[in-house]
Amino acid sequence: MAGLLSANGGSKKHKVTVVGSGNWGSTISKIIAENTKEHPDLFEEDVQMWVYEEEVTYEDKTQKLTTVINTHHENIKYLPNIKLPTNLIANPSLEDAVSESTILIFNLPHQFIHRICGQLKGKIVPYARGISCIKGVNVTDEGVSLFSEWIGEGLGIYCGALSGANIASEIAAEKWSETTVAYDPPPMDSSRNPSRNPTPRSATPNRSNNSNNSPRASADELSITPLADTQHRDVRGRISKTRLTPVPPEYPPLDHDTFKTLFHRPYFHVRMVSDVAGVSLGGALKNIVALAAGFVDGRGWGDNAKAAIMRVGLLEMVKFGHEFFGETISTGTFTEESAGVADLITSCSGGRNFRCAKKAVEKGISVQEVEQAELNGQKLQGTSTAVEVNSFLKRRGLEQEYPLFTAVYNILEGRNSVDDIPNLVART
Ligand SMILES: NC(=O)C1=CN([C@@H]2O[C@H](COP(=O)(O)OP(=O)(O)OC[C@H]3O[C@@H](n4cnc5c(N)ncnc54)[C@H](O)[C@@H]3O)[C@@H](O)[C@H]2O)C=CC1
Ligand SMILES: O=C(CO)COP(=O)(O)O
Repeated sequence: MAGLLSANGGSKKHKVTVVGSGNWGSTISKIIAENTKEHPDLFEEDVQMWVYEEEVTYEDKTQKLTTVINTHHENIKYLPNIKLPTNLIANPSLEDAVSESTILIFNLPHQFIHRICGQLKGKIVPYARGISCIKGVNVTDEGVSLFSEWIGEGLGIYCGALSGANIASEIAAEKWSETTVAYDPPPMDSSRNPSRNPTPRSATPNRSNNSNNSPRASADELSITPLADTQHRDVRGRISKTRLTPVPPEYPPLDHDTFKTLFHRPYFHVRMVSDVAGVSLGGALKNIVALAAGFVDGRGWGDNAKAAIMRVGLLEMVKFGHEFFGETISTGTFTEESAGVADLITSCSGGRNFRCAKKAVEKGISVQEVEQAELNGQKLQGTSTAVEVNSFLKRRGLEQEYPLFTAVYNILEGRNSVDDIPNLVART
């Protein structure tokens, strides 16, 4: 593969920055830094990792977290006991960390991304491309959007997504897992070497008319008129308002081969797909289902109840995807990929949302109280996603169509109890 990539590459190398350094952020940074070292034809060896600076106690001294990471090559707060590669550089300055980077990996709890993207505007190179590892959705008055969409539109770049059955601590310890990377190269990038990419999903206009979230694609969009040089289709199949700047030819192409090389490790197997919406939604919605699995497990109902939660949860995830993202979503992403059913299973078995929900029921306290007491600064995504998805459904009068998502929200709010779940989801 290296020979082919060199032959297609240019004189410059991609600089990679990971925005975020939590449990998963540090793990993905480790993977990437291992790969940039092994592929000097494609990437600069040093990888920048932006760290939200804080003070930590190390060897009886109060020190900055970035200093500890850069000196001892360990993120002692969010990924303790894992050696990080020496070519991974912790940087407390967001602006400096992303300067001249052509590949931006977004990996932080979803509640912080708005502020961080605001700070990034105008600070990145216009031809950068992104991958979002964030598991959550963005809900506004206009509707629900994915962080890959939101980052792409906000920063004027194209952004794909990485998601899978990926409990960070296992991957950091180099135990085998799979993941799904969704990237639908914009035509101006894939035209550099079409044979290295699958048929783009964006070549097929979205003919769906069942989305009450996003406007239908216009007649113009549905026509097969070729896109202008700087245009691409968004994850819903519409012509994106964002005008992209092509990746300069001096750089190796940013396509499926390059992203696979960036993420694939012997212990972290990557499958590349083009369904950015399906991959992003799978990662976000399974967190609500994992809370429900924790609730019934905490109640002592055992594996049959948990399997029932996963069945109903998967159905609601697929229904949500088709209802609000139309035909651009592939059911197979949920049923066949790591980002779908596999992530659902692992999250309902050992994820933080599952564990905290379970303990909350066992102790008779709130999930937030368990999060505060047990996670040492790590953040649950399921609780806020349950609230956000509920507010989106409620505004459209659709709560009853998604009985499990609604039950989880109502249990978090104290309006339902775990004992209500069987009857609430009985129709599904
Ligand atoms: N941890 C895991 O096993 C996995 C997590 N994910 C997803 O990855 C994303 C990131 O999660 P983690 O890396 O696990 O984060 P985490 O749960 O470890 O969160 C802590 C991170 O948030 C940062 N932070 C705290 N306050 C902040 C502020 N005010 N502004 C900006 N950053 C602040 C901390 O510095 C730290 O880096 C989430 O969307 C999560 O769902 C995905 C797969 C696995
Ligand atoms: O996304 C995850 C596993 O794929 C991790 O889930 P938690 O955030 O619930 O730990």
